Amino acid sequence: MPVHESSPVPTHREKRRKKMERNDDEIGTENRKAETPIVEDIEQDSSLTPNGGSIAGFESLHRLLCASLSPQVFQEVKRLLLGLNCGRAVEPINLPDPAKALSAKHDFDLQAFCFHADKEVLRGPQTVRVGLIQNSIALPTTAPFLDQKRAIFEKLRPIIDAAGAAGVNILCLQEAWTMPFAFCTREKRWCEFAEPVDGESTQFIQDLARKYNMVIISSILERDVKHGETLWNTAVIIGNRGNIIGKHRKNHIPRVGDFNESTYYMEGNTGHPVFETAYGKIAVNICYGRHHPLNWLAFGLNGAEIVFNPSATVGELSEPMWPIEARNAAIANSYFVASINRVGTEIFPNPFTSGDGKPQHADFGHFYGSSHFSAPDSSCTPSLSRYRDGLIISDMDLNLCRQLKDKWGFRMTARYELYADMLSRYVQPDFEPQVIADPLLHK
Ligand SMILES: NC(=O)NCCC(=O)O
Repeated sequence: MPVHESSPVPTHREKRRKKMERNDDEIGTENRKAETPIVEDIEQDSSLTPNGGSIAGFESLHRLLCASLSPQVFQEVKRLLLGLNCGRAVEPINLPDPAKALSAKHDFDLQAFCFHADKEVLRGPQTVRVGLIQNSIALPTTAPFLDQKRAIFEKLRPIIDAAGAAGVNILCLQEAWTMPFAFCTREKRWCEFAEPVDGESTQFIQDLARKYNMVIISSILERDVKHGETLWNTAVIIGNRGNIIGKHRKNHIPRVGDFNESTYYMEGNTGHPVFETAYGKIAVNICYGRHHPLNWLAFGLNGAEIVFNPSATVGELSEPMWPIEARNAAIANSYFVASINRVGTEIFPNPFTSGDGKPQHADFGHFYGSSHFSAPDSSCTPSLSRYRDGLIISDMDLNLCRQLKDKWGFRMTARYELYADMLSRYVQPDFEPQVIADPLLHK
């Protein structure tokens, strides 16, 4: 949305624009486009419909608030919405020019931040640079499958190059990044996108991991050839030397809305592995697993310092939950959470229904991006765009995890033996809920 020419007397719109420019460094983006429209104008501009994926014409809630509030009010809102890290707002950081140039050339959102930890006497900082990529598909879902997949590879390459140029140590891609999220359709032909753990996509990523000395988490539709060619929703963990460290299979498969994934693959059988990498102990909680606090807990009990949540989810279903669940998991488990969601609306050749009485339709709805980081001290970064491809980067001092354990003592004050007892009783067929009824209730 172009910003219109100015007149000698500043209009309300120009005042707003000036305020946005003043606040620009708050946004922490290196590539803000001259797009941002003014809230009051939106009702008059029918091109700014929610279908474009914007929030009242803005790329993210953060940008909307930054442009709409006075700087003082915005500071206060930000303090409450994003929290404080070591007593200060989470800071944007500058990135090397080659990374910025790639974002400008290939038109993806690029933002970068830093989480600090307190200085310790006996331990040096353990700072790692982490990156998350969100993207839309590259070709229509009607294109030949191989073309679709290869076009996504080529779309991602410059974004991964930007992560490499920015010195990212650990990078995570979105859930099932090699394909459209076609599981809504229930059509089995999409199974053709499945690949073995050491297949074509992994090889593509291995080269880049080696090139940039980067750990990369690659979430794919897996075909397990040795076990009867079964399918899984799997994150492959590729080490910074290009080696395959291991894999994790999605534990919880959604049965909600159009998320008909249970037609394609079963609940994972890999437990809650933590991967000890050159840059820290990491785990992957794939998409719908984020609704299960015990799933988050298990990764924490195994010692994760960063848990990645590669996702594919749509606004109508889950957007209000998105920032809350991630942040809560980071707080409750004293680790960092890295949340990634794809962007765009994917339209499929054949309409489908999902047994909910709604008319047949050919798309899932809008995947709302909004990838971001949450820290164990309850601070979090602003989110990437709601509708553009993007790379969000954050430095994080992993010492913060133990510092928060020491401060809040959640690990010590948890009553694991009580929970274990409760759960072991709950899974028995003859389980009786512990309910003490008021004897006067029915008198
Ligand atoms: N991919 C996936 O598990 N989506 C489920 C929807 C949600 O959890 O928001």
